[in-house]
Amino acid sequence: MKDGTMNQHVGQQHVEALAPDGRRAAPAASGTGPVVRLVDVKRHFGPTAALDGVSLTVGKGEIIGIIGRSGAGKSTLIRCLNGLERPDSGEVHIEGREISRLDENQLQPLRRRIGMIFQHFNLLSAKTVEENVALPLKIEGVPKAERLRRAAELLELVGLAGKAKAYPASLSGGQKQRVGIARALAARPALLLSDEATSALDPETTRSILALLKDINRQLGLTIILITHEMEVVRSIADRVAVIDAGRIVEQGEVWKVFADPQSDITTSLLQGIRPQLPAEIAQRLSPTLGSEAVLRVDIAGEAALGPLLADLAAKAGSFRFVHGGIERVQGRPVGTLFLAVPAGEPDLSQTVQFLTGRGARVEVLGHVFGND
Ligand SMILES: Nc1ncnc2c1ncn2[C@@H]1O[C@H](COP(=O)(O)OP(=O)(O)OP(=O)(O)O)[C@@H](O)[C@H]1O
Repeated sequence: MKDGTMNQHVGQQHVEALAPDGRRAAPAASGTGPVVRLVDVKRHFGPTAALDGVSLTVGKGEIIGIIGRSGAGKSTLIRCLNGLERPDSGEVHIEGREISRLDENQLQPLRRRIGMIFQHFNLLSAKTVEENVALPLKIEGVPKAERLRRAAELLELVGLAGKAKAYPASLSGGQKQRVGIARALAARPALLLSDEATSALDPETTRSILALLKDINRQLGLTIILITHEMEVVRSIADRVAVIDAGRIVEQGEVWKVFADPQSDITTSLLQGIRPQLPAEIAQRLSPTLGSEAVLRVDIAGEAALGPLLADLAAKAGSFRFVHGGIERVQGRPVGTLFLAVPAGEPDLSQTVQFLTGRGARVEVLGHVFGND
């Protein structure tokens, strides 16, 4: 994204285009309610409950990450959202309209309200970049000049203005995904579904694609559902996260809160790769009771993480060693995990735990070790 001016320009055109013209966009049944509302959605395949009572609401302009392991039910959820799968029971509302019992003809205009991007981009290799982007408009019957004008506008939005006549094979993975994003936006959807859209990309390209999605979300007020198995994706751009496991949403909430205080084992395990962990060489030497030092895990977030916590601890509660960890920002909020070693004897240990708890931290005594480290 080059600058805000260009995006504002596109944003204004978006608003104009959404003015009811009776042809281009399917009118929303409700302009003010949630974009997506799932109520107790169930979908079984034989004995497998792919979705086992999923309820979820996504507000306009929100970015929600839906995260889960392989087989958790993410694809089935996406397919229920775009009408490719019918739930056995429950309701799927898109912009206030219940879609789960609609026939194909009724679904067509509603599907235009949903753009999709995919892990492997799904571009047509025999068509140029601009033809790929304009394809949804061609299907809608939009005249050629108009769809090419729209494609040019979108390619500028995604930073690929010079690639209109190129073929997908000549593009990098990140560029292909930019084309995928431009194509997904062509019909001016209310909702963008991202199905593992960065899973095939390297970390740097992933960051640039996520930044683009966030920018588009801000500029166009677009609602985005990110299906992913990577917490890093959720951390980067989501406002809210829903963790799905065995067809159920086991936890959901603001991203920083879930990072700071995960409630389910599956969330804790999904966070393991990106939250500080006790170094393995110390973890291996931990004893439940024996050792000269107690090793503490200290989780702290929000207001509690601001201020000179460790300096105050040293001044008020006694000696300790900082073993590992740190404080990072998630959605602009401080979220930290610190591992400290304190003298195992009393009253040092109790005083330390008491002091940290009093400052709003969650403290767990992980075990004991001998000697330094
Ligand atoms: N058409 C189908 N027939 C039989 N079983 C299915 C079908 N679709 C999904 N399932 C099963 O439902 C469960 C959820 O599958 P789903 O594809 O929704 O998971 P997922 O979270 O998207 O997994 P992945 O990340 O591997 O794509 C799995 O146990 C899967 O085997």
